[in-house]
Amino acid sequence: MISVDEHRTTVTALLGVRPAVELPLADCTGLVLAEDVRAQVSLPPFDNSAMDGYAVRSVDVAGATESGPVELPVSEDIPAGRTEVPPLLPGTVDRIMTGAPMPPGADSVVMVERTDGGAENVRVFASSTPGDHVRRTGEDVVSGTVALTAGTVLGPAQLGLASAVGMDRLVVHEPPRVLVVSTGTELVLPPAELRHGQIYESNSVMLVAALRSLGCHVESVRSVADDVDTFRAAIEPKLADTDLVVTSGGVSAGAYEVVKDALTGAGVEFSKVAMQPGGPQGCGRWNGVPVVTLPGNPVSVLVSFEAFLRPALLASLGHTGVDRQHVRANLTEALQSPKGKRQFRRGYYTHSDGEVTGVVGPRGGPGSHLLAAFTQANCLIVLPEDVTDVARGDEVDVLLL
Ligand SMILES: Nc1nc2c(c(=O)[nH]1)N[C@H]1C(S)=C(S)[C@@H](COP(=O)(O)OP(=O)(O)OC[C@H]3O[C@@H](n4cnc5c(N)ncnc54)[C@H](O)[C@@H]3O)O[C@H]1N2
Ligand code: MOO
Repeated sequence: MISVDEHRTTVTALLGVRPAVELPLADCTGLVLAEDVRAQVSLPPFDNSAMDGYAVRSVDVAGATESGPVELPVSEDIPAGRTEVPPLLPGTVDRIMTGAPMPPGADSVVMVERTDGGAENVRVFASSTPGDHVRRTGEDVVSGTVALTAGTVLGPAQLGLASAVGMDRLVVHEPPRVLVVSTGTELVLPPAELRHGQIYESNSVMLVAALRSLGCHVESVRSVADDVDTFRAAIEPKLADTDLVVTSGGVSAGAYEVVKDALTGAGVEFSKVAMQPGGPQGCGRWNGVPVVTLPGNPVSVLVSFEAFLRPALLASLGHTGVDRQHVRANLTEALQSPKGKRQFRRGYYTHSDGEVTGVVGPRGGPGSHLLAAFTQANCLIVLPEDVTDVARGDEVDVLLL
């Protein structure tokens, strides 16, 4: 029997770190930068107005008030996007829009609301101080500096900034092409009718969703019969275009363990991991391609994903934070756990403002077929290997999903 941590280390090493690849921005969502991004322009690239109004020399509107406005001629109209802007003539103003370049010589902007909005002459009801409503060149980012560092996770703000500083492609850790394979002669795809003894396939659906949420490219083979030749024939031709194979089912102690039978001696090792659910696990290389074999029970699949695949894939994609958030919580009811195994129970965690420790209640029993209960959970309750009984009110470790 190997420990959860040992197997996690083995799977993480197997997956390694994905190579760097240049991708269009639109394909980078959720991926991690493999190189620093240097700004090709400053942000803002030029001094510009933060308001719709009038670009002025503050000395020209000194003392202007509601009751004592200053009236000035309007020299230029400067909408956003105007590229040639002449210097502001002394004793005049320019009408200017938000984002438009400041005319040389103007030192501030008076909002249109503080004027009568005139197009040829304008009455200004407020004075200004130099810098009012002006956004300075490089206030956000200076051209040539590092705008985003290697290791940054590319969410909406990061991708927006990359485009704003002139990038259309980024160097990221390449997402793997993952082949998900569900094995089991009993598996049928909806909406086909079930016969007694058959079940609808669900593991590949969960794995595809979980893998895609990390940014992986995923294909699935949803129902491979428990026959070694059928399994090999279905998967082997796809290996050349695959970076990782994830299987479910066929790895325990029965007479028809197709994954175990096909891959034992072919580079994949099968072991028992000291956990519940998710005990029977395997990993290795098949024709050079990393393979992770998960047990068939649906809850075991998702728990195994959380315990092994998620952290290993996040690390391979360049993420530094690979762990779910851990919190402590008091149990709402007593639980039992098998001696020597780390138990992952599905739970629902709540937390009130100002409290350090939250409250957690189990959802469903320990059975690894209880998928409906998982849908009501927002966390996994983790009971360590040396714990067999926890009482109501005891503090436990919780992984927030
Ligand atoms: N004698 C023993 N029997 C079992 C052991 C053991 O140690 N000794 N371990 C049990 C544990 S724990 C688990 S977990 C399972 C794992 O078995 P397999 O990986 O071989 O999985 P299967 O037998 O193929 O399937 C288990 C269960 O899950 C259902 N299943 C499988 N694939 C899917 C799918 N794609 N979608 C929905 N449901 C699926 C399958 O019908 C079975 O009910 O072994 C225990 N037995
Ligand atoms: O290890 Mo099995 O995954 O408990 O059901």
